[in-house]
Amino acid sequence: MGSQGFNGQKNGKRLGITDPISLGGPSEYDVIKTKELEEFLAGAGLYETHEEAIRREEVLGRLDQIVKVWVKKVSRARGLNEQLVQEANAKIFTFGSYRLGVHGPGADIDTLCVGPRHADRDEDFFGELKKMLLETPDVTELHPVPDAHVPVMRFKLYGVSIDLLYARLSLWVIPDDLDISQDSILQNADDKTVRSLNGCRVTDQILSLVPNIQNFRTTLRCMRFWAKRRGVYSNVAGFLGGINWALLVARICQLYPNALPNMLVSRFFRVYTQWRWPNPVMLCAIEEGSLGLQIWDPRKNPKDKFHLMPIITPAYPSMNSSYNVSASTLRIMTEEFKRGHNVCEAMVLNNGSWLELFEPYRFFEAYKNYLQIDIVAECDEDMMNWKGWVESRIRYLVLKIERDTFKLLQCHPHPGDFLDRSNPFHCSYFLGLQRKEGVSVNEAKKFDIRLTVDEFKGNVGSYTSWKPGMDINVTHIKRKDLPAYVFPGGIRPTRLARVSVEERRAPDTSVASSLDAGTSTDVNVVDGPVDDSRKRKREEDDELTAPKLLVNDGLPTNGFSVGVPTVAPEGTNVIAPEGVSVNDLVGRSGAKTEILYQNDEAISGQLVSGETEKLATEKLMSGEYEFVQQLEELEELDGSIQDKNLGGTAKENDMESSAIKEVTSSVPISNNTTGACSGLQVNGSLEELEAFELDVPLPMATHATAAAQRKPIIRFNFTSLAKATGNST
Ligand SMILES: Nc1ncnc2c1ncn2[C@@H]1O[C@H](COP(=O)(O)OP(=O)(O)OP(=O)(O)O)[C@@H](O)[C@H]1O
Ligand SMILES: [Mg+2]
Repeated sequence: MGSQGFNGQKNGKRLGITDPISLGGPSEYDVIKTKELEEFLAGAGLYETHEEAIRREEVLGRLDQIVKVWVKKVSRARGLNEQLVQEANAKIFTFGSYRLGVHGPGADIDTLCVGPRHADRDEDFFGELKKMLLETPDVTELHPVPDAHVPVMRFKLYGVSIDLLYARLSLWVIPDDLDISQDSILQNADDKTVRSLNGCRVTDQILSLVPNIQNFRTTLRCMRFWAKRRGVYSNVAGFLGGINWALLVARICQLYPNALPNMLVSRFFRVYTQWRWPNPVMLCAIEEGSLGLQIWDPRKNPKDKFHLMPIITPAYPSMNSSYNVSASTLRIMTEEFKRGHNVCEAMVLNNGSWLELFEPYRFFEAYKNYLQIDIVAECDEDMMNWKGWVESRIRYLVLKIERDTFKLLQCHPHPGDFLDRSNPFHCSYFLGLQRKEGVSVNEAKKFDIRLTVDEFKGNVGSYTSWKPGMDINVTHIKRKDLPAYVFPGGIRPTRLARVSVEERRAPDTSVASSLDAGTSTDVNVVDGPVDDSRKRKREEDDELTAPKLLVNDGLPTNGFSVGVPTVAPEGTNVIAPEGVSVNDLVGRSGAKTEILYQNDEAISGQLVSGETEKLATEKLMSGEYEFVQQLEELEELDGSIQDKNLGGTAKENDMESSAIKEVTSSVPISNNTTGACSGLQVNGSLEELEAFELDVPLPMATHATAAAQRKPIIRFNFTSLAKATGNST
């Protein structure tokens, strides 16, 4: 094996919560491929020029001057004596991609202004500083967002985009060499300050927890570029954003401390293809801290149980940075990890290339059916606000559609919007729709998501800053009817159904391969007849869920031993007949089960595997949870995948494989936890999830209330757009 340059420790401390998977150094192949990768990234225009880098430094220097003048002005206005005014200080820190050193040309700079106790957020930062920025001629496009979870002032300084946060410390004087990595900095800080400090503290921690910063940077640049090309870079759409990709890459760097970027990229795909979510990815143990701030802990905090792909920030108070990920976006990302893994494996056999790895995902060729969400407003400012709000709600539409179709209809949100070239105040978001593998066309034809869409529009319509002219429309369209403005240059390609390289490579697993030939999924989202008869609905429900495992209609209600196998085959759907509880059925079958509830009553379940999952069943039976979801176990890579990059012996390869298995399977949560995350995810309802995010307090009897309020799963009612958005009143 190559050099053993790094033993997994930095300053005598072990990096990471486990030992590295491999201490192996680079082979000649890795050196060549890494050089090739660096050239590829440079060729793709990912690095800024020297002049641009200098300009950014000048911009930051100017910003620092501005806040220093500001803090003196504020101190004087507060009546501080002249000596204190002269000593008054504020300081600019950077974080995000700029601080990590992975930003591209034109990227924004995430900055934090740290000020003293007498410079407050509302009056001084969003008041006086805003006024000063408005009066600075080099500042343009100033857009303060004081009410955000993390309040921010957005603007351009000399044309460079700046996000400026504010942290008000309890100090009278901010020293120029202030160290914000100490936890004591959080003492007596308000919540917004704690959240605002978090970005900087996290970025600094990441840099201190990776074994080799240069290799980390190149690998992260590569993964960020890859994620953007494959359409999985977007926090708001439910994929991953800058911080998440940074944490995922940093963990791989810890696991392979002596590897070069080529190998780190290949191991990134290998490890995350096998990762058993919702085991969390963490760079260090979660510290309980002494300040009593809430930290991520799904055993204690109900809302943390919703997280499907936890990626935990390393600075106190540790949080999950990827709470937006849903079952659908996790599925899509997992498919993409598999595709990446396949391309990297093929590259070793000289059968693939970097170009192929970064091939853009062809979203508008991948599906036959789409949902188009049109947004209109009357001016730029309204458009920006309205669009931002709707965009942040789209992931709920995805969750609701999957809920209301028993997850038989799958949704793929496209990150970002498309501007209608003919109307600057009209843009569209798109969701790709496909029926789940194995669902027949006839079953799919039953999908009726009119009320799901209606519910979504109703929620979007609750926007507190709604203004006349802000409107939304949701339509189901076929691929051939996509508007021309979604295509590059606004020109519709002549032949859409081109099969791309990766589809040929992995026809069965790629998301893109789900193009179905000749058949279509009819999704009804337009006005239709109203029929809420319970009986008819039950029949409809039954028809769209398949294959059925059952149980004669005439079965006695007191037992299920007749006709129900002890362990049902994987993927079997279970539907209880009238008067019969699926709980009983599941209890009997002793299987991991996904259950859908309707008006407090279990109506359908899907057996995920034949094993008994005691906890899930217990929780379910005790009625503590009304929606239990068990992630399907991620497919394990079979033994045929060998560690070719290391050029190691079969024994070494086996050792790496089993080390990966160990690392991906069970993650201890905190220092003083002997147990581990079980891999079992017990979720709450969608209503609760939305309430949590909107910070709406839930009533005590949350579970029962949420279930009771839930409307039937397939509904036939349809209210008009005007009503949903509040226009009609
Ligand atoms: N969901 C989150 N959880 C925790 N911290 C976050 C989250 N989103 C953003 N941050 C903090 O804000 C910083 C800046 O976020 P931003 O979305 O600008 O990402 P970035 O890494 O700068 O990438 P980009 O180049 O896309 O701007 C992150 O590095 C992180 O510290
Ligand atoms: Mg940024």
